[in-house]
Amino acid sequence: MANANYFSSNKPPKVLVTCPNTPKMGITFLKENGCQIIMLEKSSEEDVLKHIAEVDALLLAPPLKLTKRILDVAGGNMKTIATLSAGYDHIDVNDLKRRGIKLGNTPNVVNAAVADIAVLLALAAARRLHEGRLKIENNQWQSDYQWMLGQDVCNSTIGIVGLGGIGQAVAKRLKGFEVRQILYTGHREKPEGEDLGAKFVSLDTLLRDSDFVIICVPLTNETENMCNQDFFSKMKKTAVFVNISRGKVVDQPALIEALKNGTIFAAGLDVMTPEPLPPDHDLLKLPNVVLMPHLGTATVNTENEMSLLAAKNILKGLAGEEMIHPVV
Ligand SMILES: O=C(O)[C@H](O)CO
Repeated sequence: MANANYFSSNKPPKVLVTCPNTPKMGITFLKENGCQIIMLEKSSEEDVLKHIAEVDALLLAPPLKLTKRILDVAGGNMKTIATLSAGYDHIDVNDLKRRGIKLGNTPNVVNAAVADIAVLLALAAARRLHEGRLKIENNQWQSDYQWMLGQDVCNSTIGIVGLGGIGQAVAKRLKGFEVRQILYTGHREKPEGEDLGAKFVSLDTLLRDSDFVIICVPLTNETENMCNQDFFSKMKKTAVFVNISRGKVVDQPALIEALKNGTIFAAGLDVMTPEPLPPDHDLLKLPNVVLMPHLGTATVNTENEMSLLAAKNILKGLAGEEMIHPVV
């Protein structure tokens, strides 16, 4: 992609990498392209502050937040940031705009892995995976034809909230499970929806008609707490709720209440509030919730691809070119 002469100055640009476990693929690519890497031993704001003044670019891995303090201490050369994530709710994008700093993210390469987790959670919650395991552990196994009945995916209506790259990948996968129809909602109807045979509807219609409600929207001011008591009250009692987006999209106490009192059937969550979730949290006491510790992108290939894309964004930014996936 580039070589040591790629940059206008002769000095190798310094890139601060916040996560010591950033996959090697991206780091090697940066080195091969003439960058000097400063790798933190611990991913913390304090450690970033020790180095940020001397670097030209930042490879930032959430959950570490890009704070105002970090940006205030950053030197005048630090105009390029790549986040090792598709989501960028840990970054104040408007502040970056004001400061003239470029930001790139890693969408698309995450779609398949995150969509796999959405399907996994949908099936697991519908078929009471966690509850079944608890029954075995507690010696409560009953051989009875009316025992532990779940919900079918086959012939069901799937409701996807947010038909972006991940939402589309979820739809593609669930079509293979012979669902009856796929509904989606969002800001507008999308041509990709038509290609997938999915129908654009209002949020209320989606909640009313769906057997599975799958949240695939980014966390923004608009989506924060959008899944609240009113939202759950509009879902079917037999419906399964899945969230692979961000925990803050959900009013979590309202979800817990809806799961406890049978407003909805079950939930599958890869994301929650807070993360990490304390081991004594109420969510962990509910048999009808399947939880995963934010593992949506956690496959070897996906993390490698993310690191490579983040590295490419950094090289483009340092060269004064448009990033491959620019946010600002
Ligand atoms: O946004 C993403 O890419 C994942 O959720 C990891 O933060």
